[in-house]
Amino acid sequence: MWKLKQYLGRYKKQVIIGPLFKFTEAVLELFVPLVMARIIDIGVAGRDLPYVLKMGGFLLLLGVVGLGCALICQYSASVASQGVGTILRNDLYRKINSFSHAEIDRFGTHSLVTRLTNDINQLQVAVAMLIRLVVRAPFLAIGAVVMAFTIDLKLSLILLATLPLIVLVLWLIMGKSVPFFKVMQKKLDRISLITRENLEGARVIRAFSKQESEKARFAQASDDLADTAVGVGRLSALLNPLTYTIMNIGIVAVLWFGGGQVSGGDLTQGEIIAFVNYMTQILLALVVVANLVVTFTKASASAARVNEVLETKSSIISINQTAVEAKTNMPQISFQNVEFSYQGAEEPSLQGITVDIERGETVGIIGGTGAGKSTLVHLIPRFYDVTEGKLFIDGVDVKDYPLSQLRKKIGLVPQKAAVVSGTIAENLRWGKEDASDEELIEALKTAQAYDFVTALPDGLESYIEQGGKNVSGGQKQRLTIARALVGKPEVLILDDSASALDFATDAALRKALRKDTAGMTVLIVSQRAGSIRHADKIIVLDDGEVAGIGCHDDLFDNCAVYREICLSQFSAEEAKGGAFHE
Ligand SMILES: Nc1ncnc2c1ncn2[C@@H]1O[C@H](COP(=O)(O)OP(=O)(O)OP(=O)(O)O)[C@@H](O)[C@H]1O
Repeated sequence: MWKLKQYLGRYKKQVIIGPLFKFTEAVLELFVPLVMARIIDIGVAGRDLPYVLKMGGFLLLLGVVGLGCALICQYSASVASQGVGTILRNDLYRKINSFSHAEIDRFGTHSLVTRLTNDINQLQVAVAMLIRLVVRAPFLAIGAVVMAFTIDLKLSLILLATLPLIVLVLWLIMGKSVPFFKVMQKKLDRISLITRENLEGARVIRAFSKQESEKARFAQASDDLADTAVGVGRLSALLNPLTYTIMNIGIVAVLWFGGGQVSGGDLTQGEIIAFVNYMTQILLALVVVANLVVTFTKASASAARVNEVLETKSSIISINQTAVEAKTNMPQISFQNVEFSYQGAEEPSLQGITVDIERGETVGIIGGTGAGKSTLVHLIPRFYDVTEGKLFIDGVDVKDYPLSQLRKKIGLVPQKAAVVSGTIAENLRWGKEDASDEELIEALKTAQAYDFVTALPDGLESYIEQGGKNVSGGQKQRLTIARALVGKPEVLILDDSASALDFATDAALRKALRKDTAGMTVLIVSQRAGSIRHADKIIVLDDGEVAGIGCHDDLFDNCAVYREICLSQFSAEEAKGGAFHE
């Protein structure tokens, strides 16, 4: 947890001022029982109204000054805790953004979201508690013990007998419940995962009529969390009755023995009341200390989870910060005996990949599901690094490029079309910040999206809802293709990104791409043989290996895997004669 103290260091002033004022408030609080005792012993006993009023006024003053101190402390605690939370959240967000897909896969998006929200909230609470209570509670507990001792040593023996019992109860209950708090955070992660899956897959769940089983899955996870929380709650519920019972027995003993001393004239009534007040202050302070232990235990689990993310280095880093010179006489993309395995996977997803792609070529990548098509194209912008072998872009190893230079060359349209909430123009300008409206329109036309965008009442300024809820799957795909085109990349990769388009639109898109992207290297990943049939080169993948490279006619005659794919989609005559949907 203390690895995060550098964040607290930025709020040194608040971390010093806050506890200092809280300490002053606690000192004033310790005087209250003594003043009360004097009011009773002198003012009430002697029927001295002016004295009662004077001391009452003094109590009021103590209260007002105490309140002022508490407010200053509260303000410092809020500034520091909110500040630390904000900086930490921003740093964590920045860090997550620097991660390659490998790290995101490792943590899981649901866990990253919980760390960014719930865990940072826990740390904020801990910072506020640190400033408000870490000095005050122990000081009040110890101070009240000392004050009680100054009133009467014999009565303090009762206090000495009750205190260890209270501490024992606190220790036992906390010792049993604290481990459960860590378990609860893990269970919360699971709820977050299920909620996310449910909300993102709401349509699929309905389509498969899986609402009931999904409800049951959620209910089970939430019951599981509730069971643990109730178990902890039961334990914690014992805390107050047990500690108050012990303390009340102590108070009864104090009144019993103290009463005798009052009769004997050794103690005054006011002193007995002050003594009982101090006992109550001690109890309350100890309960606060116990709660602090809980808060800090939760926070230390959260701190470990936040730290884990902050300390994780992205496996993809730019070694070189200065732009490297492309070698235009080399193939644009060259895979040289590339092998790739996902973290923790037993088998490589790609192996022995050796292929050259020339500048301006249109290349189709085809293969059964899970053949490794997406994995192959994800290596090009360095979403993942090759495990073995080399990958060159323009004759330079991808690892030697500054990431920004490499990714500027590439426009990747992912399989799952993703748009952000905002206008269509804003979404498209992700490809190029300063693109003019004309450039956006040009890209929309090539992507076959111009007609539907202009049919919208606000055209380019039409608002896209979160996740693109208000556009169809095919419209979303066309917008993401247009977005990639706006940046005029040297290499355009369409990762099965026309799968939601009807055959006619798909054919029109390919035709427009051929016409409008002259000089651009285009990689089309598809399961449809018709979509890649006219590519200059087709790469056939089978179970992570290259099963064939060539043009359609060669592959149809010589590559069994390709032939099988074609024949599963068309008759032999159609496939051979090229009567695919265009
Ligand atoms: N993030 C990941 N972590 C672990 N394994 C993965 C990951 N992504 C893909 N794989 C595995 O790698 C293999 C290749 O997957 P890939 O997505 O590249 O196939 P694909 O040919 O694009 O399939 P599809 O056409 O169904 O999209 C599969 O066995 C898959 O299970």
